[in-house]
Amino acid sequence: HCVGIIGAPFSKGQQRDGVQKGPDLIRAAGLVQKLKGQGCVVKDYGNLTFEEVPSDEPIGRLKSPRAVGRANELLAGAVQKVKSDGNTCVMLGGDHSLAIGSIFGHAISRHELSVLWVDAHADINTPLTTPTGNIHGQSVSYLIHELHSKIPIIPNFSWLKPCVAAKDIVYIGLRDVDPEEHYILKYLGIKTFSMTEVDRLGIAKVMEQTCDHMFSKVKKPIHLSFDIDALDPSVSPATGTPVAGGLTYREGIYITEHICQTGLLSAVDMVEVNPKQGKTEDEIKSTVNAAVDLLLGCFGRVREG
Ligand SMILES: N[C@](CCCC[B-](O)(O)O)(CCN1CCC(O)CC1)C(=O)O
Ligand SMILES: [Mn+2]
Ligand SMILES: [Mn+2]
Ligand SMILES: [Mn+2]
Repeated sequence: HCVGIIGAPFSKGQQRDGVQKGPDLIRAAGLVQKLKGQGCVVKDYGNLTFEEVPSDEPIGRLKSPRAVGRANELLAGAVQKVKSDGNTCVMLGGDHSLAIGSIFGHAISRHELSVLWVDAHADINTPLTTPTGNIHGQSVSYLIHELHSKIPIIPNFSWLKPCVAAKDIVYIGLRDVDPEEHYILKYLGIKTFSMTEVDRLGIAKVMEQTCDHMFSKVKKPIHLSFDIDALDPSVSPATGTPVAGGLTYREGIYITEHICQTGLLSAVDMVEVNPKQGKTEDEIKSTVNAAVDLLLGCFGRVREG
């Protein structure tokens, strides 16, 4: 596996300080060395630098819209570069608003994508339905063709065009979906495996049906967008919006092992690790180590040895 790593120390898609420390914490836990240790060729492209955006007043309910737009424009260009260098892209967040730039940049270089969104949340609120104004809860709505008419013109977002079809998105891990998001998911017929389905089917069947859905027409490169809050807070407590009843460590690893063996993984986001949300050092370590192990699973580590 040839891997290109981008650090995106960005936090303005939500309100909790600390998530910008994610990239360096994940690196400090040995991600690069461990990937090399399992035979990967790794290029670390370093951290993006996000300049202060002055007077970034809310627009309607949207918080920090200009900073989020600019950060994602930069990220999109960086992801494109990693892809043009022939690497599988690893984007280390930072909050989940960064998926906007990550997926857009990936789509520029790979056109048709399948997106696997592993998350406790659907992140598909529109600027009009968002209950918080936090753009990390809206990322998917900015990316899909079917909601294009629901996204207003926002300063610093003029570079963005929808680039994913609703049929090409699959969710795993949902357990905290706002009513308006639920309506959107149903209305668009988006494939979802909530924690109910994970319990009912078991993760192996969930992955089988996820792949059946993604490969039902043509096989496309896969963009895995992994929000660490998909895991149960007993595993990954150091995150901004923890929700009880999440994926076990083993289920998370199974997802990444399974996606790896498709041979189609083209980019992965690992977001929402926030050390300031951990009560103890151990909570932070558990969260960061889970993030690292999930990424190792994406790139060939298997538990059988
Ligand atoms: N859906 C939420 C959470 C988004 C989480 C984003 B992430 O990247 O972490 O997936 C709002 C969640 N909801 C707000 C009202 C509360 O009572 C319950 C939680 C939103 O802010 O849109
Ligand atoms: Mn978040
Ligand atoms: Mn989430
Ligand atoms: Mn998310």
